[in-house]
Amino acid sequence: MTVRIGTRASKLALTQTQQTADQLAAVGGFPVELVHITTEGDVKTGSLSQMGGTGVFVAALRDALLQDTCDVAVHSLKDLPTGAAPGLTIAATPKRADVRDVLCARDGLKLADLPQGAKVGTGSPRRAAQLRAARPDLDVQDIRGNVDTRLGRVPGLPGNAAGAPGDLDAVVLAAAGLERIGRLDAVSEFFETDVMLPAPGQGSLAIECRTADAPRKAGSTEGSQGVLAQALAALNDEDTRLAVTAERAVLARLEAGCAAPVGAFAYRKGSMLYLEAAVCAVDGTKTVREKKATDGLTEVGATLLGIEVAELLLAAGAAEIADLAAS
Ligand SMILES: NCc1[nH]cc(CCC(=O)O)c1CC(=O)O
Repeated sequence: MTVRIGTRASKLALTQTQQTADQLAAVGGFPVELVHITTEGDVKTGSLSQMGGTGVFVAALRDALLQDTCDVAVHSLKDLPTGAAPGLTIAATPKRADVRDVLCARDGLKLADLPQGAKVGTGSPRRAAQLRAARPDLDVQDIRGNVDTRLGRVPGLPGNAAGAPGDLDAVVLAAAGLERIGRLDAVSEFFETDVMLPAPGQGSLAIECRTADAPRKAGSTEGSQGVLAQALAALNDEDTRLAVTAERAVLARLEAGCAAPVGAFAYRKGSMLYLEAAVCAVDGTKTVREKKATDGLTEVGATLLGIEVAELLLAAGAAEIADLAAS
């Protein structure tokens, strides 16, 4: 049996899928092959928000799983909508990479050093809002494209094509993506989470498969105990699963679209799971932020923590300062 692993063709998707494929093959002792799937998000070039958001990257991979064109799909968890996908299961969340957002600025500049009115590119309302909150003078520009394309907009970054012109002073990206494609040398500043709260699930992968092939849970008759299920279970990191479950429960309870300016970050420390989340006005003038912890270190406990923090945000006026439904 060869396990077929679906992937988008972008460098980031290929890299993270190949790494996951290698790990699955090593743990499971079965052969794997990559199957290239083209998604609407790869073909169209308009604004992401006009296309129905990042969910467009996900739908084609999910169709391929349901149609048995592939057996496993590797997603960036932050690109997965929170709604259920009937027939499919997130079988593993491997240990998470760096959750932080980073600034990649010309001449190694930090956020505080950028000149008045500097042009900073991001396609994310969450990043735009937090940039403006920190530096109201910035000219935040809506950009998209793959990671290399975005870095190419900033002149002189390490790793850019020689002499590439570039029209922006900086771009903001996720550390995890840059690390995966080997471009961390373009970073001029790592944002701590008190300056920029990451997207729910940022830095984490979601390995999805048909529910029938997923590791069987205790007391359930669904799922499998076969070699693929066992290998998927071995790749899972439970602390990551708890953290991203809490973060995504915030989004779900807020009924937030994928373009809503919502940040969330959870982590386990000892016997506690901590969660901090924020909703920002896109113009940067207002932010509501809440933090809570639980000792309920289960998926139910993590979900309840996310719901509780979301309700605190709503009580503090989250729905009045931001368009939560933005997609
Ligand atoms: N939306 C695109 C996307 N999806 C996942 C990552 C990076 C890896 C991650 O955050 O897990 C990126 C690029 C970016 O935001 O810089």
